[in-house]
Amino acid sequence: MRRAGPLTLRGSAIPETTTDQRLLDRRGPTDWVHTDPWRVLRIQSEFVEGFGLLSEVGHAVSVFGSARAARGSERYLLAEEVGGRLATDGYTVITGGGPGMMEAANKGAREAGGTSIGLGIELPFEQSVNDYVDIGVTFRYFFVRKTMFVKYSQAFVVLPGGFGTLDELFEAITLVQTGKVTRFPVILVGTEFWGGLHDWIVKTLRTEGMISEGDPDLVQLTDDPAEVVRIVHEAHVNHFG
Ligand SMILES: C/C(=C\CNc1ncnc2c1ncn2[C@@H]1O[C@H](COP(=O)(O)O)[C@@H](O)[C@H]1O)CO
Repeated sequence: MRRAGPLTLRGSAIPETTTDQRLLDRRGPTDWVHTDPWRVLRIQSEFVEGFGLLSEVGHAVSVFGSARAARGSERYLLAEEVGGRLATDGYTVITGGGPGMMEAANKGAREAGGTSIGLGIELPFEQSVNDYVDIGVTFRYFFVRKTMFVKYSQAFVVLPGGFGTLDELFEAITLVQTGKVTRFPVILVGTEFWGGLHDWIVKTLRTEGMISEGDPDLVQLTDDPAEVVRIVHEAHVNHFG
């Protein structure tokens, strides 16, 4: 008689090898590691790692912005101040873990004594999370990483940026617009940078009936890092009491 996990096998039903033996013997074709069912398992493991790492993080805010801002530039310093003020107010700061404004926001959070998180993404070129990330994870799949930003933040702060930042901004407001997520603040920092986009949203998207009357109000604009924290805080108090 052989027990194999929950199974009981007797007589000719008993295989010549054990389950462990079959697992440990390295043989057979390997092309299955490039198949979709295998990828599904890897995707699952990214969710498990992400949830495991982030589920005990306290109230957090995601900060997005250009990967290209130079250290010490005005925009880098703005991101650093935003990260610092959020951390001082008790919020964990989550960024994409990359260079530029992501690094600056992580730096601000770390130096203010807060928790600094970076959710990195595997890219075609070598890159690790920036040096100011205290808790970091690097994802293979963009959509898994995006779930983490949304699931674990109370607000999105969007600094000036390019396609990556725009993608994050529009994903957030689409989720709020379609009721796929409980409403949370989406704050655009930099009235000169974002003003043109906001005007286009109002004058073209709304006027042409592509969005609802109130949809432009899904985002708020400011230049002031203190105002960012005030907006986050106010939404937090309204939501959690
Ligand atoms: C382009 C360079 C590095 C890219 N490295 C990135 N690492 C992590 N996250 C990134 C990176 N690039 C984009 N992101 C995400 O998009 C936003 C910034 O993109 P943008 O196009 O620069 O606006 C950012 O919030 C990230 O989440 C070379 O230095």
